[in-house]
Amino acid sequence: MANSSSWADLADAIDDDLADGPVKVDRKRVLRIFVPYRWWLVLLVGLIAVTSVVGIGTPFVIQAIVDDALANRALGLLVALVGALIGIAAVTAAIQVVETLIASRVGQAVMHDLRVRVYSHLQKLSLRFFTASRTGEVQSRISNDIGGVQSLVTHSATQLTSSAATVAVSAVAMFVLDWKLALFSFLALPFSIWINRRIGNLRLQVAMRQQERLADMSSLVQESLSVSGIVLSKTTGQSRSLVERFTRTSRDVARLEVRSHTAGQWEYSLVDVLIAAMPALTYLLGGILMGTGSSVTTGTLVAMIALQAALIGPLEALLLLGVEYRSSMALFARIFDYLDREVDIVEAKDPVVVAPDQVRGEIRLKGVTFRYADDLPPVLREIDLEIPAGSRVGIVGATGSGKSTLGYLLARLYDVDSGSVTIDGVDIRDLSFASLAGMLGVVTQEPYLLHASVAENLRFAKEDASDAELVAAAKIAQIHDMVAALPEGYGTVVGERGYRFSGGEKQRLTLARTLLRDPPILLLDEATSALDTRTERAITEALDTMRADRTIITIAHRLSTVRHADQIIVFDHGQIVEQGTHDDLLARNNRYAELLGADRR
Ligand SMILES: Nc1ncnc2c1ncn2[C@@H]1O[C@H](COP(=O)(O)OP(=O)(O)OP(=O)(O)O)[C@@H](O)[C@H]1O
Repeated sequence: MANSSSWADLADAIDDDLADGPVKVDRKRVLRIFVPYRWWLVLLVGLIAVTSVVGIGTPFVIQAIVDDALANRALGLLVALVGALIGIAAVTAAIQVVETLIASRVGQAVMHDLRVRVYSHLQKLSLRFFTASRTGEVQSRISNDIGGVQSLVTHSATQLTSSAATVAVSAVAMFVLDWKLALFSFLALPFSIWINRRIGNLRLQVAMRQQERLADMSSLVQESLSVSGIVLSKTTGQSRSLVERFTRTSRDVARLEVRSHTAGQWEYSLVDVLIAAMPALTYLLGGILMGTGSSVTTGTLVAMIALQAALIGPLEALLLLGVEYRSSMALFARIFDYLDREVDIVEAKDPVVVAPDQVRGEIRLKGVTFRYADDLPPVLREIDLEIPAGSRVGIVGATGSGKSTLGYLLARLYDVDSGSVTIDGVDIRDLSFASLAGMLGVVTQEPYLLHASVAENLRFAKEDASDAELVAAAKIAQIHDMVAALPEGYGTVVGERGYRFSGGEKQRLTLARTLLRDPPILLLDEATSALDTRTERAITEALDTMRADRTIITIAHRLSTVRHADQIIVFDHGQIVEQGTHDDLLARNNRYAELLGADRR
């Protein structure tokens, strides 16, 4: 059971939110999303107008039934009028089927556009965005937020038009029937609108908080119920505290859910009472008017009450729509927030295109300085480095000295703050994305495999790779025998994030994936750290026989991995402190020798 103090906390939090005022969304921008479908929308509005106008005939037919057919006992006229009533209902229903079809098609198309826009925009963002956001949060925005505006698009937009049209047409009809009774009928309207605005603001804020907490919940589930998450929580004995954290978040979600449904419920009830009292008061007023000799007939009264009844639905819908619209705007605000994230790594306007087979593989860094954020110290400082084409380079150094960061810069996952990185003399910022991806193969520290078969995982790098190519790449990565021995061979599905395979097996699979593209430059960032030295050596030899002119940069902690490199670069605190061959560096008896000593101990 929720305790009462936490309910009070929640109410305070919502009040705090309210103090910030309503969320601002550029409405024109929301409208622009619908521009490609404008003609369908025009057709939809036209159809809705037709149904409203046709529908409004009903009260007049009723008036004629009461005043002319029934009062004069004219059976022929009665049959004709009843036929007209049924006809109106049938035509309206038929048009409504078409309306629903158009509305859902347009709605789904708009959602699809939004989903794809957000997804493709996020694909363009640099690592900076992803290191700063939680996976569950991104997922929640794409599925929950965009899903949340669905009702606005598919349902509310049609409701709005049809309700507005019905209200407008009914108003005209009521005034045509009798202006005094019509005026009275509309007395309750200003109240309702005012109350509606209040509830709308309140619910908007609740909707925002609700989405945030839902995102918290997805993140927590994602983080803690993944294979690695469950291993972490079990081995650290944190299961209980995670359950407590989840309980708190879930309770918040439940409260906000209740709050979003009940906020302003009293005001709504008042609107209900006003609406329920109207027909009774109309009879009373009608009776008084009839007594004073006005032109009001029984038929007028019956038609007026029928009109009022026809108005209740659309009016209530309009009131609710205001609320729904405001909640949807809150969701649009969150979607736009993602779409507005600046793309910090952009492709050059007129990029240099280089085919992989034209690449020699000479890399130069000139005065490269880089920091992860403006308020953080530089991670790499004034790096100058020359890597000749086709050479083998080892990068070593203490943990956190900036080795992986250098790899990120080569792959343009981040851009340098100052200085430049060139490949064969071309600044990588001038290369097309595809050229850079084609010339540089990267195997990162963390082997990442998709939940798919081994073959599909490998083909992620090269869709059209033949089976023979898969086998060749797997052989170099020393994983072919192992995969081939599995009952389903290359068809074996990799468990959640590759769990069925050991750490070393996953490393070799990711290496095979990169090798499939046969990149002229290969960057191995701790790519063989989980392998025994014999297997590692076998991979190095196979790599050499596969393509001798390939430039290979190997980042390693284990110094034996890079011992035979043409050049070993020693990093310390974001700077190169030493470079040379293993023998040179050993003879210098400095930083490298120290690391080697530590390695052996
Ligand atoms: N996204 C990030 N935001 C802020 N700082 C970061 C980020 N990524 C890395 N760093 C910091 O940059 C520094 C260099 O990190 P990097 O991963 O390049 O080191 P490394 O030499 O590869 O370390 P290791 O050998 O442990 O893999 C570290 O101090 C690290 O904390």
